[in-house]
Amino acid sequence: MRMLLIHSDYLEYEVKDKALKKPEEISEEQKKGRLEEVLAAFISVEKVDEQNPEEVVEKAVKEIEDVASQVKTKNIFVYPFAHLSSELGSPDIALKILKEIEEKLKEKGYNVKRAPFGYYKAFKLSCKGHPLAELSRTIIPGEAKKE
Ligand SMILES: NCC(=O)N[C@H]1[C@@H](O)[C@H](n2cnc3c(N)ncnc32)O[C@@H]1CO
Repeated sequence: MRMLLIHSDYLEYEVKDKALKKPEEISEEQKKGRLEEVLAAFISVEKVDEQNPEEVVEKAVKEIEDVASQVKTKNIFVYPFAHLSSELGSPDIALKILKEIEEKLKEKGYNVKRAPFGYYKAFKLSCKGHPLAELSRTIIPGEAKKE
């Protein structure tokens, strides 16, 4: 999994077109979204993650919690982003993993939004620009076979 973490004044998106034949079903309300004072987590789920999705979810949640506490925000935007890797995992498993990350963060008391999966989206972001405002993480399941 590749994650780009951006601490922002806000992140807002608007769904434009389908990017998959069968994107996630969404309500009218989910076609737009915005969070203020947010840690945006742009996530590419990779093929290797399919070897142990549970572990990847756990490690991703830990990394997000760690940065969120450093930048002092409880607002998290989980954003599916298929542009951080050339070895993307399957959409079905990717969506499952992203939903799990969202759920686990909510259980831990974070205010979480997740951008819809399988769409092209317009988005606006206002990076805060402090030293911890732009971070990236690579997460690999522990048992992953090194090819
Ligand atoms: N910017 C727009 C966009 O990325 N759209 C992506 C994601 O929403 C989602 N998607 C598909 N596969 C993946 C994956 N492995 N990891 C994350 N998202 C995925 O499906 C769209 C087309 O790839």
